[in-house]
Amino acid sequence: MAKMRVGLLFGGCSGEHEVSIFSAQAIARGLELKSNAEKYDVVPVYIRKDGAWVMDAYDVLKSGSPLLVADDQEVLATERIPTQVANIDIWFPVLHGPSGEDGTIQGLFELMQMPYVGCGVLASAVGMDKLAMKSAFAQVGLPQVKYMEVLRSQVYSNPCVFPKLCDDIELTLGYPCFVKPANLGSSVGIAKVKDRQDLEAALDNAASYDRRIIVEAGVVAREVECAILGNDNPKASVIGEISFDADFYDYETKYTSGQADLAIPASLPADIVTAIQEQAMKAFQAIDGAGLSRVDFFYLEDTGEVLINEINTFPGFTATSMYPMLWKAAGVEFDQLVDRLIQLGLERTARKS
Ligand SMILES: Nc1ncnc2c1ncn2[C@@H]1O[C@H](COP(=O)(O)OP(=O)(O)OP(=O)(O)O)[C@@H](O)[C@H]1O
Ligand SMILES: C[C@@H](N)C(=O)O
Ligand SMILES: [Mg+2]
Ligand SMILES: [Mg+2]
Repeated sequence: MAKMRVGLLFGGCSGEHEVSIFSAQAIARGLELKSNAEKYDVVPVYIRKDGAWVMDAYDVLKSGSPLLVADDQEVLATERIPTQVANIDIWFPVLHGPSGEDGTIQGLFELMQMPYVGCGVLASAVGMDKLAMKSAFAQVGLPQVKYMEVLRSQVYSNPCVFPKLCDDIELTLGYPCFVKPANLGSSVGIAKVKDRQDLEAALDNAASYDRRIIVEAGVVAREVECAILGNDNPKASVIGEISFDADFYDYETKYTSGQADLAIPASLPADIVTAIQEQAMKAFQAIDGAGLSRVDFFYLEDTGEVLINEINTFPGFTATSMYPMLWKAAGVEFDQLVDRLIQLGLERTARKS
């Protein structure tokens, strides 16, 4: 049987470019493991930070280093993408953050009528935007922290309006609070804010990443995560817990080996495990998820409350990432996981037609 050509799309224009390269390296290895080697041919397609597509990007995949300038590889203009990539059987968009995990690339695949792995346009768009995501979660009754929406125009507004905005945040949420660009991941652009000076700087910084900003009340809680796999009948994994010495689970703590401890399965009461798994499935279905997602929670041990933090429709697959580890603990080896994701992508496409 002819091998299936898997277009491994990675890199991208978001602040999670480097993370995407590491995720793609792991997935490429997984597609060459055991029986996957007889089933799949990996075709690496790299999106540079400036948005240019680089075909057959074996060098970037091997080195793990971003490519900043055009080299002698073929660089495609956006309008030529559909004709140049016609020989791909299924796309595996290993992209994190805007222009990859937010429905834009999924929309391109839909227009091209090409099968792809993971969530569709709607789930990706809603899952990426923390404000839209939280509205969807509220709609299905998922408990979450108190938050406020801020627009860049309010941050860059006249000197009378901005102090009023900060007053409102202080009154409504208090300190500490978390200021986040609404559309990003890997903690890029996020700040834990403890006073007015921090708040002003954090809003300014978040506004440099996104037009939409979310400010959340800070909670002191255990951080737990649940992986979801499947289409219309998804399954929830065991629960993992992250602990660290840093002030919060920031970029460096996430991706520097040894900075965070991951406990899988987390030591939790059985009813809490069930509650988290149920909430994770509910969150996945609330956004019309497909294929995969990782859902992040806060567990407030003193009160027994579980608060949903967010859903990630294309979670990290790096060496320190929880998603593949959670499935391994549930008995799904890495090669089986990437194979299953491809099969789910094909299944979803077949069902639509
Ligand atoms: N409201 C909050 N209270 C306490 N801690 C928070 C809060 N919001 C975020 N954090 C801390 O910031 C981290 C990053 O937040 P969040 O998960 O929303 O960001 P992200 O960039 O989408 O991350 P990723 O996609 O990599 O999981 C959390 O894991 C947690 O440590
Ligand atoms: C990649 C990163 N946004 C994650 O959720 O793992
Ligand atoms: Mg996220
Ligand atoms: Mg998170």
